[in-house]
Amino acid sequence: MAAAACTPFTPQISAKPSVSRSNSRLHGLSITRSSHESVRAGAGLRIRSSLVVETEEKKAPSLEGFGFDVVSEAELKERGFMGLRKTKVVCTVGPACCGEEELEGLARGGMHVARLNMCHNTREWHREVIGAIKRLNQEKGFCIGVMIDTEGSQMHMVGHGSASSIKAEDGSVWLFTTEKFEGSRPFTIQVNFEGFSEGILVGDDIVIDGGMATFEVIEKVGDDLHCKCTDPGLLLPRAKLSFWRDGRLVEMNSGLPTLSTKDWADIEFGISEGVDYIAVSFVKDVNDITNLKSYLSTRSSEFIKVLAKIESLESLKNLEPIVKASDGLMVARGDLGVQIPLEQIPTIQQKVTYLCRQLNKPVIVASQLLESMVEYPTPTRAEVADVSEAVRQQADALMLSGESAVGSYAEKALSVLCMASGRMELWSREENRQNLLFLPQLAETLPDRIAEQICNCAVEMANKLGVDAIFVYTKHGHMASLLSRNRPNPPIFAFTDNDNARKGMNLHWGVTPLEFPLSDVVEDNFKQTISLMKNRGTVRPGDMILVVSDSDVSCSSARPSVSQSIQVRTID
Ligand SMILES: Nc1ncnc2c1ncn2[C@@H]1O[C@H](COP(=O)(O)OP(=O)(O)O)[C@@H](O)[C@H]1O
Ligand SMILES: C=C(OP(=O)(O)O)C(=O)O
Ligand SMILES: [K+]
Ligand SMILES: [Mg+2]
Repeated sequence: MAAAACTPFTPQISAKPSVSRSNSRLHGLSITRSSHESVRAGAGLRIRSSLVVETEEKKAPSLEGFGFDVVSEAELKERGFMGLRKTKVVCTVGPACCGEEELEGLARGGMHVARLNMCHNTREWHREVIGAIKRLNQEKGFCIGVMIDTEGSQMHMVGHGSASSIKAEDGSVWLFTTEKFEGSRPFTIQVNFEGFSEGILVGDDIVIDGGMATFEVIEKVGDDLHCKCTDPGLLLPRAKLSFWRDGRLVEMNSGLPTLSTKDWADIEFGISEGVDYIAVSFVKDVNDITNLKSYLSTRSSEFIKVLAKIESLESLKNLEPIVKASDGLMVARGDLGVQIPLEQIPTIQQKVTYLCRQLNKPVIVASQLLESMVEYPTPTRAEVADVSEAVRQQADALMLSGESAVGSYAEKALSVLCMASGRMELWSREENRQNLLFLPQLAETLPDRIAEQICNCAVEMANKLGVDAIFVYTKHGHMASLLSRNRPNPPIFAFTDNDNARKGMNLHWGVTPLEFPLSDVVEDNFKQTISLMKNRGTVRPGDMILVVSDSDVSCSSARPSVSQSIQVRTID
């Protein structure tokens, strides 16, 4: 559907909905003219080019159970297939946007996933926010995924005696200690874990929040450190610390587990609240992910997606196994910038983003994308360039942190993300700038290899034929992710009857997940979805759709064959 040629569409279907969910075969649909060409090409691949004319439907299919989220539907009607945004958006919910009205504003503005950072606020507050988001989904037709982000264990200040930031002046001498004290003691900083100074030598540097201020260790007294400020700056109440020696990070074995007792309690809370994603902070190695995934299985919650946050040197060292074990990644640039020199972040971001795409895992680029918008209603030019670069790298998703959680311009920041990403996506397509990333074969078994090749070929066909959209019928979202991995020009509409799979596809680049009662018969699925979409004015005659399916038992019932197929259908 070309946006420019958008004329009001009058649905030909006027009767009342009448299709039961248990049998999604479309009753009363008469196809007055259709021509098919079938070609068998290789194991299980059936390419069928079809022209289907659908008129005089006697009964309209039920709209019940057909979930087109209101935002994608509105976007599609307004801007056409190619106007649908591909890059997903995660917004951190905090005090500035936790009211129902503000959350709805973000939902309408295009938030795909709401993130709750368990570092902050009370369980009751988190429960209320999750409740509000679920209500928006159920009552107002949104499809927002919910992510919790664990607190994790990290070396940081417990306090320095002031509720806000204080300035460390050049040459001032401070005591870093784990001794607990109430109130304020001048020039004394409490650190959160015992043994923080183990292995630290006189002459080492303490860098605060990745460079806000720097101290040099001048004396060690027991476990306490006396340090002189060598680079003055601001100390926030919970500022993060890192030790450096000869220009290199001193790796500390804090002995603290990746998931603390509190994190496990938060995970339990997430399971009971029905969250869709758990982002694990400060992942060290693959076991952190596999342990959590096994635990989720024992709790019958394996559908919750586990995301690994790449924000430490250790996670970078164990990157590939971590990516393979996770359901997705976050390039958590905030803490990463505490552990590695800032100038290395752009290359690490690109490396992680490309690796995730190769291994077919969605990746979120996070932190400080529009940091100045926490305070100002307009971004800096550099921030817009940073957002655009992440979009050019075709990351699956971008994330707002403080901009939405505590900023005064949450909706505006979201609209800047959407506009900047839409612009870069369009430019990349027009200029054919999508870099052709080598995509290694992932699948091992024959059926999986077939699915993978079907998706690779489908996207090549879709691009070369210039189809308007790709439809995929998918139980668990796997085929949709394989299509997305190829970053097609047209949007991917992924129909599924599984709500967890639908929410799980929220982070995949270019995928619009829709709820739909799947039939085993591809033809029925296609006819019914087309009919439903026509009914809502979201597809129109002349649209060319590439249809991918991984189940088709439409052959003789005596010899049912399950196969994957690609078809190209033109709507008349
Ligand atoms: N649920 C919350 N309640 C209060 N403040 C929050 C909440 N979530 C986020 N914030 C605030 O927004 C800022 C940015 O959020 P985020 O990036 O998630 O956290 P952090 O800065 O701790 O890594 C936080 O520093 C904190 O001030
Ligand atoms: C996203 C990040 O994690 P958090 O906000 O939880 O510190 C980050 O460090 O960039
Ligand atoms: K966190
Ligand atoms: Mg972090």
